[in-house]
Amino acid sequence: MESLVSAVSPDAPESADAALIRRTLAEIEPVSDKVTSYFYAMLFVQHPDLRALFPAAMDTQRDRLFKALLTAARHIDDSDRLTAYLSHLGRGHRKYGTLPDHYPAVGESLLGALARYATLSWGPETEAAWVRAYTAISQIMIDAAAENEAVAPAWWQAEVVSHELRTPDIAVVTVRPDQPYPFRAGQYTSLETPWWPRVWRHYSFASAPRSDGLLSFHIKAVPAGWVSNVLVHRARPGDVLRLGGPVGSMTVDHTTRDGLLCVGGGTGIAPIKALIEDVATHGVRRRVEVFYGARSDHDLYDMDTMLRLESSYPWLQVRPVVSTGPAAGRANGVTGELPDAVRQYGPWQEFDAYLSGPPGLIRSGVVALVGAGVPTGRIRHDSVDELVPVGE
Ligand SMILES: NC(=O)C1=CN([C@@H]2O[C@H](COP(=O)(O)OP(=O)(O)OC[C@H]3O[C@@H](n4cnc5c(N)ncnc54)[C@H](O)[C@@H]3O)[C@@H](O)[C@H]2O)C=CC1
Repeated sequence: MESLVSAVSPDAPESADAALIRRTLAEIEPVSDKVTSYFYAMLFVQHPDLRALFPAAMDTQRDRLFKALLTAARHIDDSDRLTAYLSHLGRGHRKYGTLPDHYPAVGESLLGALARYATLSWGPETEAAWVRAYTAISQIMIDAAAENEAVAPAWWQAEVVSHELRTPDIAVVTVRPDQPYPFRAGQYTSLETPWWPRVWRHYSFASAPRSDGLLSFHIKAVPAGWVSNVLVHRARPGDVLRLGGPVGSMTVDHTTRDGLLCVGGGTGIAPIKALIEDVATHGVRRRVEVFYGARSDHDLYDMDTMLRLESSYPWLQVRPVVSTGPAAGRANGVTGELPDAVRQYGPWQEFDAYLSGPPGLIRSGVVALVGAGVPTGRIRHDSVDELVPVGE
């Protein structure tokens, strides 16, 4: 995972720069909205050419860049985790058209906004600490982008080749990328539609890599979700989307034969299906236990596929779990909440666990699995931070 949560060990001694940075962060925290607005206002007034790199309406992801910079600065002492996080961020910025020349402008606005609002802690020493931190942050991002440029395009164009409405608000969209798109089952990508330029959302691949090179996504139109609504209700074969590179570490460890416990809620079943296909192509028999959750039987939009996979593979067991009503009329269907059902069918100590679905499910799923004896190191899921806009 590329998240920086719990990056710093509480015992590590803090550097002088980190202490100064922490004071600034504490001071701006209560007024973070104002600092964010000031940062973007300064950036766009002084560098109007950079405005075109951001979406027309900034409200949904207005503070993502600024937040990422502050997050990185907060963890300036933890160089390994910081490098992993910032390299991911630097590579991810290629699809926005970010160039090395843009970084000084962002740094200037960051320092300007901090100086304006952190009046108590600001001074030459603090400023110097921030300059050093930002220089390190931007250099890691620039280097990672340059390295990635040698091996992958900044983005892929991908033509919609099929669009299947499974429920009134869930579609399975299949695209053909314009160049080979290497990825691993369980990963996700960012996707931009022609209707909302520069608005990118994350979606997991719904299949393992296929011989025809096509990629599928399960999209649910969520209220006020700009990208998800056009993908479900407007996109048609022939439309061309843009994709960023593949990311995520929710992939199968093929060095073991341990079983896989897969928990997928709603459209979170998409990467789980990819993981099952991955295990199948590897040809090693491993137990795969899937809990597929939805609010009601009607919402189990991919149950037919799951049943088909289950009847093809003797090592696979799929249990539908619905919050209300009977579960797909099946003997092993469960009515209740997904984390409770998983707990009920344990123990799971010998399994690698995979969680995919709404952020609330990931959080309660981790608690349930740890409670059921699964070591945290064996639980994989995508970064909850990145999931927030996934459904939009
Ligand atoms: N890689 C990943 O983790 C992926 C995540 N997603 C995310 O999955 C979500 C799918 O949305 P919907 O289909 O509308 O799901 P949903 O809201 O219908 O919920 C699906 C299942 O999760 C359970 N659930 C929801 N919130 C929960 C909570 N707080 N605690 C415990 N269980 C909870 C529900 O009871 C249901 O069984 C979206 O937020 C999307 O971003 C989608 C694809 C991949």
